[in-house]
Amino acid sequence: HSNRVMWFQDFFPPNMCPINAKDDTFYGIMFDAGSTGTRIHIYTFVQKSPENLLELEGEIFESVKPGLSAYADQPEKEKNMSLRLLDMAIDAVPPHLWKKTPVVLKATAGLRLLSEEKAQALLLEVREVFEESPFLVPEDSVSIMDGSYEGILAWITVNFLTGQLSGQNQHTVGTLDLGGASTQITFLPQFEETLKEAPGDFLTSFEMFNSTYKLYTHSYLGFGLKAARLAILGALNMEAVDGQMFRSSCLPKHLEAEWHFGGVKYRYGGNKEGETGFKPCYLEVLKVVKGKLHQPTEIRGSSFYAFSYYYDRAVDTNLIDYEQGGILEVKDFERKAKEVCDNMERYNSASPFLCMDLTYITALLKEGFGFRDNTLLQLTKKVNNIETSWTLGATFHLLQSLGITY
Ligand SMILES: O=c1[nH]cnc2c1ncn2[C@@H]1O[C@H](COP(=O)(O)OP(=O)(O)O)[C@@H](O)[C@H]1O
Ligand SMILES: [Ca+2]
Repeated sequence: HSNRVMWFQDFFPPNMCPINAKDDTFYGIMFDAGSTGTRIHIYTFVQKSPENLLELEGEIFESVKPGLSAYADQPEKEKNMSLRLLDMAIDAVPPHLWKKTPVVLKATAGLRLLSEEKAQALLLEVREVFEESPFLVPEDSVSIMDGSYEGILAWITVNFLTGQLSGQNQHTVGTLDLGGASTQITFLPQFEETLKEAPGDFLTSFEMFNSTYKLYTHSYLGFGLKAARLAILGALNMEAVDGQMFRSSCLPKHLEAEWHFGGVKYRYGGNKEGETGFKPCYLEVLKVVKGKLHQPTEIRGSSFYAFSYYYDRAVDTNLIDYEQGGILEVKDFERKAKEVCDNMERYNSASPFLCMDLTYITALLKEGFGFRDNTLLQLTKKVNNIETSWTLGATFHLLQSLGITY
């Protein structure tokens, strides 16, 4: 609790304390119901005049695990979780602004993978919590987000935070998001060829800050890191086959364990008798990746911002610093994958999936999207202390649609 207060004071020096907030200060509350966890982002903005881009003053962030989809069979148990997160917003937003502060939850791949009926039951629980809160609850405030929006909104966030959406010389940067259940690629095409060769539903026009952006974006459902583990094990979409053991050359030879994902329990283990290591693992992973994704030629030569599990696994293997992030080449992931997979006994204190995860990331980048070995990836968790998450772009979009900002 005290942490929260301290954090707040950094952002609001006494003369700008939110309690004395001027009229041009407002808040937006965005829930991200991801496949592995639910997070709340409470943003504070100032807009000084219609000509100026919205100024972001700060963000309060909290998360809980597991994700919403883990409550698929007992939706009523979900309530505690959204109530707990919403309490943060009650503390953070000054009471006189509660009624003007919108609260929205958008669910991503975890819920997209559930049956319609189970997903709707979960969303209904959250809607009830929102309706009972003192905040502004817009129509359709709790929903499953379309995959193309997930990519676009993350792209808006990153390019806003790096200052690429204001002024004349806009050099926008593409974004790569690797979630638990889905993965997104988004960029602003520079080549006519990209517009021609892209499948129709990979191009979306989007209006933001008085500009229209025609973006290339796609969300690949089932290609998030955790879904990919199941696919590699051959266990994806296999509802709790009792006691069945899924084996892989990407796992430590003598490993046998259980894993829960999306409310289902899986048993998995290493190739006790057969091969293990990078080579056989890469072949196994290729089966899941090769020929499954569209490869826009234009991206081969460009650099991308990458976050979520790209970031987490790079941190786990000391490729980058947790606080600083860093710039990597695609081949750095391959080098690490080889190192970990060919020495699994040396990494046995880390996650048993480390080899599989790094190999998947390598194959996804190279064989999936078609990046070159020397393609640069800018790994970032935060820009100017704000999380690089689609939630900021979604909040801009929300405020714009409610007429709260210009
Ligand atoms: O606010 C955030 N900032 C940065 N990374 C986040 C944030 N929220 C979640 N992540 C990252 O997202 C990944 C998990 O994906 P998620 O649970 O959102 O699955 P999904 O996107 O497939 O639904 C993890 O790498 C986690 O660290
Ligand atoms: Ca996500």
